[in-house]
Order: sequence, then C-alpha cells, then structure tokens
Amino acid sequence: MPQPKSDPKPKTRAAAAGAGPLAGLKGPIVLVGAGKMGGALLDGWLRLGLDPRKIVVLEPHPSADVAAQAIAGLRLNPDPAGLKPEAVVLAVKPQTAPEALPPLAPLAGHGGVMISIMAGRTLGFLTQVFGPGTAAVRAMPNTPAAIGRGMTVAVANAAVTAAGRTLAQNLLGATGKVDWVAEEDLIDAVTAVSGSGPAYVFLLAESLARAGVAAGLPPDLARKIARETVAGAGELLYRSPLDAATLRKNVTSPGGTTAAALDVLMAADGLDPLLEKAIAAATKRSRELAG
Ligand SMILES: NC(=O)c1ccc[n+]([C@@H]2O[C@H](COP(=O)([O-])OP(=O)(O)OC[C@H]3O[C@@H](n4cnc5c(N)ncnc54)[C@H](OP(=O)(O)O)[C@@H]3O)[C@@H](O)[C@H]2O)c1
Ligand code: PRO
Repeated sequence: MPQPKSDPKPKTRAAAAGAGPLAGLKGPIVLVGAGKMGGALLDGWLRLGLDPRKIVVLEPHPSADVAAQAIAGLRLNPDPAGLKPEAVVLAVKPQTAPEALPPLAPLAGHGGVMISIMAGRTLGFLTQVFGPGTAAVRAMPNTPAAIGRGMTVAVANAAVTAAGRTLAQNLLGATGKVDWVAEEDLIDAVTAVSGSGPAYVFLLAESLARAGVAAGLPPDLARKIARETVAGAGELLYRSPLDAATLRKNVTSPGGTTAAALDVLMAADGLDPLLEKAIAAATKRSRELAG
C-alpha cells in the first residue's frame, strides 16, 4: 500500500477561488508528478485561483498536502483514459520518463499543450512519446517557485499556438518570472545556471558558515550570520535597482576587509573559473539526460 510522502514544501497551499490569470481555464490541467517542483507549481496554480476541480494529479505517493486538495475537488490518480486535458505538465524525473510517460500518450490526442519541466528531455523526446504534431513546451523552473519567486525559461515547438503559449505562460508564471527563448539548445545552459542555481547559493551559505567556524566563530553563530547574509544580500539584489557589481562595490572599502577577500575570490583561479567549470558540468549532464 503506497504511503503518503512527507511534504517537503512550505505550507503555502491555499485554494484562492475567484479572479486570477488561471481562473478562466476550462481544464482539466493534468500534473504528472507532484514532487518538489510539480508540487510548487500546483501551489502556485491554487494561489492564483485555479479551481481545484479543474486539476488532475497523477502521482503514486502524494504528499498529505496534495491529498488534502482532493476534498476541494482535485482529482487524484483517476484513470487517465477518459481525460481530455487543456494542458499536461510533466514533472517526473527525466530518468523515469521513458517508462512513466508512454502509457500517458493518449492524453495528447485532444489538442492540449504538453509542458515538460524535466531536465534534459527534449521537445523531440516529447513528440516521440506523444506523437508528431504534439504541441510541446520545454521549460526549466527553479525551487524559489515554492515562494512565488521562481525563474523559468521556456521554449515552444512549432505546433504551439498563441493561445497554447499564453496558457503555458500562465501556468509557469504562477510561480514567478518566465522568459521564452527561440533556440532549444539554450535550455541546457539555463538548467545549469537557474535550474540548478539555487543549490549553488545554498552551498555558498553552507561554505561561508564553515569558513566562519575555521576563523574561530561558534558553529551556531557562523550558520546564523551566513544564512542571514546570503538571504539579506539576495533580498537587496532583488529590491535594488542597482546591478550586482555596483552592490558589490558598495560593500568594498578601498584597502578594507572586503577587498582583501575579493582579491582571493576574484583572482585568476578564483570563483569565475570554478563556476565556469561547474556550469559546464551541469550543462553537459543536461545534454546527457536527453537520452
Ligand atoms: N527540483 C528542482 O530544483 C527542479 C528544478 C527544475 C526542474 N526540475 C525537474 O522537475 C522534475 C521533478 O523533479 P523534483 O525535484 O520535483 O523530483 P521529485 O520530488 O522526485 O518529483 C517527481 C515526482 O514524480 C513522481 N513519480 C514517479 N513516477 C511517476 C509516475 N509514473 N507518474 C506520476 N508521478 C510519478 C515521484 O514519486 P516517487 O518519489 O514516489 O517516485 C515524485 O513525487 C525533474 O524532471 C527535474 O529535472 C526539478
Ligand atoms: N534540479 C534538477 C537536477 O538537479 C534540474 C535542475 C534542478 O537535475
């Protein structure tokens, strides 16, 4: 008997009935995989007023939070055979896709848009699974989506109509900003920069804390000031009209402490070449996941 999984997401799910960019959708919107990213999108849709009765979730181990939406009318794991979706959002792991998605191919026969957020999996893969002529969008969101501050980049194939693109924009935009690109190739590097990017920022907080401990700080204090510094600097970057380089210069007194640290971080063997290597590795991995 499948057990409900614990909810990894903040408790932001609230069915907000009424107006909003998603309120007019006829549905159903089918979400395949309601884990960390799929669940964050679902939160966004509900927050923006999508009627839970228009949502279908296919997920073998739904979190308690997702299961609770069934009371409000969300359909959980119905037989997909009878569904005629307006859009299907594919949020299973890319490695699972070749087994998980072919049984769902009939979902694509009704003129809806197939929107994949899977790393690596191409538009070509989607039309292979769902049939030639399928309207498909490949998108790469990130986890700040869980608090409505996500960044998504998307590409559509030629079968996506203007209305389909607006629908995809509204569904993806429920969790933050959306940019569209014309060249699918860019999505692998986008995945490396913004898809995976939050992990690098969290690593910075971890690493800053460890460096603080090495400099003699008590671990609790080091963790607290590292976390607050990364969060506060991110918030300042978000709210300020200034660019990152200017905000950095504003911290850097000539001949001061920041300059001493930046001499290390901005040296020829500093952060730039390290991140370049990391982004190249993630981009390569995204291409490998294409299968
Ligand atoms: N996490 C991120 O930061 C992020 C960012 C951008 C894009 N993505 C992409 O989003 C996708 C999901 O990633 P995630 O981090 O959210 O992973 P996740 O938490 O593991 O979510 C995937 C979900 O799909 C479920 N699932 C497995 N087989 C299924 C099936 N046959 N039908 C329906 N659902 C099924 C999984 O259930 P079980 O766990 O029970 O197997 C799991 O709940 C991936 O393709 C990833 O590349 C993730
Ligand atoms: N998380 C997924 C991965 O690590 C895709 C981007 C972020 O593969």
